[in-house]
Amino acid sequence: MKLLDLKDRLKLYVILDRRLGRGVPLCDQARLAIQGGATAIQLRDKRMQGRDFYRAALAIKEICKEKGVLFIVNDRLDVALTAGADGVHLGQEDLPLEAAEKIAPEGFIIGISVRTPDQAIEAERKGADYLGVGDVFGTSSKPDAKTIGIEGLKEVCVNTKLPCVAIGGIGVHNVKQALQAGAVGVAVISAVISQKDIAGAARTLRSLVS
Ligand SMILES: Cc1ncc(COP(=O)(O)OP(=O)(O)O)c(N)n1
Ligand SMILES: Cc1nc(C(=O)O)sc1CCOP(=O)(O)O
Ligand SMILES: [Mg+2]
Repeated sequence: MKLLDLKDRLKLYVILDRRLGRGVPLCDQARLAIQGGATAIQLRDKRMQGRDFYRAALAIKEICKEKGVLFIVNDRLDVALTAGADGVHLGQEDLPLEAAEKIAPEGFIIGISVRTPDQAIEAERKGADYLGVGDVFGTSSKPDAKTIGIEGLKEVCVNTKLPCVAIGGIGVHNVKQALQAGAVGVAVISAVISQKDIAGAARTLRSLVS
């Protein structure tokens, strides 16, 4: 995928979450987020058994494919590849990028989490396609996330040519700040998935990032 296309597809990146989703099934979370204008969906679940995670990935892939929305699987390259996802998202403690690249086919997207310019430079050198940069504003959705602030986001963005997606505590009140700091888009859980009206929340955020 060309960098320009990818940038557009990372504008509103919604991460599904069973725990924060107020009982709404993952597939419905995906459908509603897409209805509201999500440009990318990530399947992220730390507790699901591999088989269930794979089945969920297959189902969500179909929903995303039908609507032309990017579908990324968190952590699990095996599941991303076998379910036919567009890509995988890997953190600093996950499978190393160079290992993922050994088996990733041409065009398969690899996103890497970074919190410092050095990590961004390394990920770019090793061939990452985009960066997830955070925790920007402080989040309660991921207890071990370390906040870098808006200055931390800016520092990463100016030190890489890769598209940066801001993550962590992002909502309607600060999305513009994240874009002004250099992010091409925002990744959110609670600002969309925890809301009573998932589609409406996504629509509002999308109007702010477009
Ligand atoms: C878009 C995006 N950015 C960052 C992350 C965080 O990834 P990671 O650091 O591996 O942490 P977990 O999500 O696996 O807990 C992400 N998932 N997506
Ligand atoms: C999954 C994740 N990763 C983060 C990081 O900083 O790497 S913050 C985060 C959770 C983002 O959820 P919310 O939009 O509810 O703050
Ligand atoms: Mg991870």
